[in-house]
Amino acid sequence: MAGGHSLLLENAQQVVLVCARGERFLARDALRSLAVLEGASLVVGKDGFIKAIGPADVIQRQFSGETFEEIIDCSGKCILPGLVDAHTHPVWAGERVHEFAMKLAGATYMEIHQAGGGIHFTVERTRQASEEELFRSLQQRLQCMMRAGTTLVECKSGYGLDLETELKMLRVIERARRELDIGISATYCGAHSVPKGKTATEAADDIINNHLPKLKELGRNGEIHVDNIDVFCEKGVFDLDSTRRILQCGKDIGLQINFHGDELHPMKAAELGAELGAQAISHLEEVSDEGIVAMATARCSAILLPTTAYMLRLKQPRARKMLDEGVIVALGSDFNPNAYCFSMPMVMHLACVNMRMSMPEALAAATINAAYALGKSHTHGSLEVGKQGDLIIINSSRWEHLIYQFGGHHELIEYVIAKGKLIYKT
Ligand SMILES: N=CN[C@@H](CCC(=O)O)C(=O)O
Ligand SMILES: [Zn+2]
Repeated sequence: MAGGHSLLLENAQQVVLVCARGERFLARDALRSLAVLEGASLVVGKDGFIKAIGPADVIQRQFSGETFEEIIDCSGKCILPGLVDAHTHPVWAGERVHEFAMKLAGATYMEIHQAGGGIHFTVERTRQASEEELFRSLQQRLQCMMRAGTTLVECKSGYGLDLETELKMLRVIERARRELDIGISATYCGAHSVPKGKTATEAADDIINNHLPKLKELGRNGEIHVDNIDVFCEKGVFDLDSTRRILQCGKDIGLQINFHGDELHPMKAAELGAELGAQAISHLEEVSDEGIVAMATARCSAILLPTTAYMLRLKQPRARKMLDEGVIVALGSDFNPNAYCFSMPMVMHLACVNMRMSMPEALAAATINAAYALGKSHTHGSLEVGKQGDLIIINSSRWEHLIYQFGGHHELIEYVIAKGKLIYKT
C-alpha cells in the first residue's frame, strides 16, 4: 500500500483500551472494569492516529503485505494509553527544598505562605529568570514526565502574578506546545496568589481589566494559545466573590474553567464551579456533601492530587464519596516546588492506597477522565480507532503492575509513544 503506516504493535499480552464505545468519561458502574483485549495488536497511521486494534491474527491478515515505519513485538507486554496529568505547575525558577525541611519540622503550608515564602518565594525567582532559562527547565521537567508515561499534561502559569511575567510563562508554555512531543493543555493561573502590595479585590480587578483582555488579543492573533483559566480559591488568597468574577470573565473570553478549590478550608468552591459550568476543580480535600452532588450533576470533574495531601499531611479528599455520587474523578501530579513529583504511576498508587480507589478507577482517572478534565477526551485518554496514537508499552504481562510496583515505573515502561512517534525507549 502506498505510503504504509507509522507503527505496528504486535501481539501484546494485554491492550488496555480503557473504554471502547466512544465514552467521554467513566463514572459509577462503568469503572468496575476497564476494556482490555488479550493477545492483540494495534496500528497507528502516518497521521499519528490509531487505525486498527484487534486480535493479533485478525490484524495480521488485515495488514498483510503493508509497510510500517516501525514494528514492535509486544509479546508478554502490555499496551496502555499514554497517561494524562491533569494538574501541574511546571514553569518556575526557585525550588523550595528548604521549605520541605520546615514542613517536616511542623510548619504548615499557609504559615510559610503568610510569612512570604511558598508561592511568593517562587514568584520572586521566576520574575528574575529569563525566558530561555524557564524554557530549558520546563523542557527537562516535561522529559521526566514523559519517561514516567505522561503524553498529555496540563501546564499552568501562576508564578508571575504581574502581567509581564504571566505572559513570559505563557510564551514558554506555548513554545513547548509547538516544539516538544508531549501534548500540552495551557492554563492561565494569574490568580494563583495575591501579589504583594495588592488586596485580593485589586488583584482581581487587574486580572479582569488588564490580563484577560491581553490574553484575548494574543489568542486572537495566534501568538499564544490558552485553554483554561485557574484561580486559587482559598481563605487568605482569593475569596469566593473574587474567584467568581475572574472565572466568569475567563469563560467570557472562551477559556474552560479549571480551578483550585476547597483545599485547605471549605469555601463552597465546588458549588461555585458547578454553577459556573466549570470543566474541573482541583484538590477538594474540604469539599461539602452538597458540593459533591452539585459537581456530579454538572458533570464537573474532580481532579484529585494525592501527592499534595500526602506531602502536606492534609486529610485525604473523599474519593470514595465522590465516586459513589457519580463525580467524574481525574488525577494529577500537581508537580510544583511544593509537591515535586513527575510520576503519574506513583500518583495512581497513592490514590489507591490513601484514597481507597481501585486500580481500574485510578487508571481511568489518569487517562480518559483526566482527558475529560482538560476537554480533550474526544482525542485522548483511551485506545480507540480515530484517537491520537499516544501510548505506553510496559514490560509486564498484566497492566496492574504499573500501579502495584511503587516507584518501579522506570524499569517497567519500555516505550512511550506520542502521535505514533517513539519519544522514549529504555
Ligand atoms: N494550592 C495552590 N497551588 C499549588 C501549590 C503551588 C506552590 O506552592 O507553589 C498546588 O496546587 O498545590
Ligand atoms: Zn496546583
